[in-house]
Amino acid sequence: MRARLTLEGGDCVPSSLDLSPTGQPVTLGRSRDNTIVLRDELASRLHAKIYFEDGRWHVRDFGLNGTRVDGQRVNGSIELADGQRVRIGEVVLKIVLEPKTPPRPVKDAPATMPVNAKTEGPHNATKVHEIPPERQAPGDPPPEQAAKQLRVDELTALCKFMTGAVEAKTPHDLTTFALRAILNQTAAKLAGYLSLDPEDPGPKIVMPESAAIDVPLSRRLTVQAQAQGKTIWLFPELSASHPPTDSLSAFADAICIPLKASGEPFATLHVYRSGRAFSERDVRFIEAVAGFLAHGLEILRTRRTLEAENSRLRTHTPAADDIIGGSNAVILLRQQILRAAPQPFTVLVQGESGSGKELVALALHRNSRRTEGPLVVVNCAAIAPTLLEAELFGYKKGAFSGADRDHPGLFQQADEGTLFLDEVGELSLECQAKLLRVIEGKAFRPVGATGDMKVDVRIVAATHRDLDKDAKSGRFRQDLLFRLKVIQIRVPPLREHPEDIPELAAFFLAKVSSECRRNFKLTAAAMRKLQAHTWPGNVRQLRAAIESAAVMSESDTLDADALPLTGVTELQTPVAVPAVSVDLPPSLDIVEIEKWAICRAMRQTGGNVSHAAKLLNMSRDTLHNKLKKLKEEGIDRAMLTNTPAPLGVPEPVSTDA
Ligand SMILES: Nc1ncnc2c1ncn2[C@@H]1O[C@H](COP(=O)(O)OP(=O)(O)OP(=O)(O)O)[C@@H](O)[C@H]1O
Repeated sequence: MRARLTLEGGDCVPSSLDLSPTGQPVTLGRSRDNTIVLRDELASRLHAKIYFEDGRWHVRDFGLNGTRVDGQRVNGSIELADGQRVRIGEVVLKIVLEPKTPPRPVKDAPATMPVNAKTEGPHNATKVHEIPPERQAPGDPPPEQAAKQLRVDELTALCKFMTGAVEAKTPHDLTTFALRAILNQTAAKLAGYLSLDPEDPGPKIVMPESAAIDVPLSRRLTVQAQAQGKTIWLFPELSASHPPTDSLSAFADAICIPLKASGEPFATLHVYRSGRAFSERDVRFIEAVAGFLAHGLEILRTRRTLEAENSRLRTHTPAADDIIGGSNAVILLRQQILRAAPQPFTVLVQGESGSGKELVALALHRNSRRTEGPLVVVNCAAIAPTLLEAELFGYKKGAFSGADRDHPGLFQQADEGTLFLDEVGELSLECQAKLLRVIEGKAFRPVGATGDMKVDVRIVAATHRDLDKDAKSGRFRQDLLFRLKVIQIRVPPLREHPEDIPELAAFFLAKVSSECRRNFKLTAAAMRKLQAHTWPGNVRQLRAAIESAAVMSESDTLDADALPLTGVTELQTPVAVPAVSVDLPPSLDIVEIEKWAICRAMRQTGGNVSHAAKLLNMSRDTLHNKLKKLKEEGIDRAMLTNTPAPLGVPEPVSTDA
């Protein structure tokens, strides 16, 4: 004997349920695990059970606050008769035995699971009510098929929606496009989007727009869909279960779908219709649109975040104006950058370590026609020579052990933009040959690939080495050098423009002040000390000295002794030309100065590479590579740390070694 439970008072989900004698017992309670979830404070988590036994329906009470049938408290269990009302707290459910319009049995379709079981359709919907056969639209295929297949016109509409949806630029456009597609394809009267995120700029969108003011989207359905995380498909007997004030009372059927992509639902999609119930196909169509909408909205949001991040980074990429200094040397440098930037040619930036070569490369990109394209920076000295080729040109999955997927090389990543090859002088001869081919406009082949590829990349290279000298000694390819130095820019070392020290110091001081939320100042003595120093580490060393003094100082006023500069001959008055510091190596050959600095740092730190790298203001990898090269020249680590003056490396003059 079939039966039906219908809500008459209070709140529960679902609000009506068909019972089958062969189905599972129906449980009632506050917990979401129950077949009927009671929204009532007085209900226990599992409060009662309705079950079929000996040809009759019964109710068994488990609740603390009791269950009543037509006013009588249930002790243990009692049999239910037609028309009786089961009351738990404020919830009143009427039982009707053998309802007059029994649901039409549908074979195989999960939407017609034993009707008193928790129903989850193929689309994972909680179906509250079967669609009576007389509500099928004329011309619909039999329910068996209807439940399973979208028709050609629906699939066409879906494809049309998807094709158009990828063009949508904003979440609002995409949402209205989806709502319109639903209204056009189904017989829905109203479709709405309701955000669950309080910070969503478009919290509610209703189509047609004329209905937006008059029809609120059901809060009850929203809560239900959000809590259950799946489609709620309601065909309520509205007059019975909804007060006339309820927003759904004007409709015959309603669907509410939680929109979620990778996490919790962030919105719900409401679709209401009048006259008759939605068909199974309607629900499937709406679910397909909802799924696409949810993912589309997430993609648009991610894109927005990336665009904001990108524009933030662009604003932080320096232009020529961000190169500080009013000296003739820096004015000339800025002019050269502005002249070179728009040209399509390769630029070779030369200068000592820390003098600002990377800053120049960034400014070249920022002022070029490729500014909208990517800027990819690679430090050729920091990548092991064996890996460099794969890094630059990419590799295919399986090209070598550890290559578990295709990897686009830096050239590919920089397509239509700029590739900045820092420390280009450190490239192996083999890599130089490959680089030459790409610069000559020829194709390259990723490691392990069978085909060649071409990219449109402008190369800006930088080096602190004397590449002409290296080319003469055969260490660097002459033909590559010619290609690289179509435009040459020399970045002057700081000792050639000491008049910029006060401005640079003020700039770095302002930066560190804003980072530390303090207001640092330099005393006159401190400024004199800065101006008297010869800065072998150039602007980078100046910056590091100021930052280190600031963060280590308890006071906002930084005096000379706060500056971590040793062996400086302090002069009485600031000078235009710097004094020679006693800790300078005798030779001014930049390669020799670097060797001397490495030797000194290694000795000072007792051979600790990490500490030495910190002192030298370079990465550990860079120092390792440089140590390796020194070793190739016959200067090993022991010699560096123990010998006073290894192989032509000048002995530091100061006494702290
Ligand atoms: N004229 C300048 N104005 C402002 N900041 C500068 C200037 N020159 C250099 N700097 C700063 O000094 C630091 C070192 O600069 P950069 O990294 O460009 O030097 P580099 O010559 O590329 O060094 P390396 O050869 O070691 O890579 C950076 O923090 C940079 O912002």
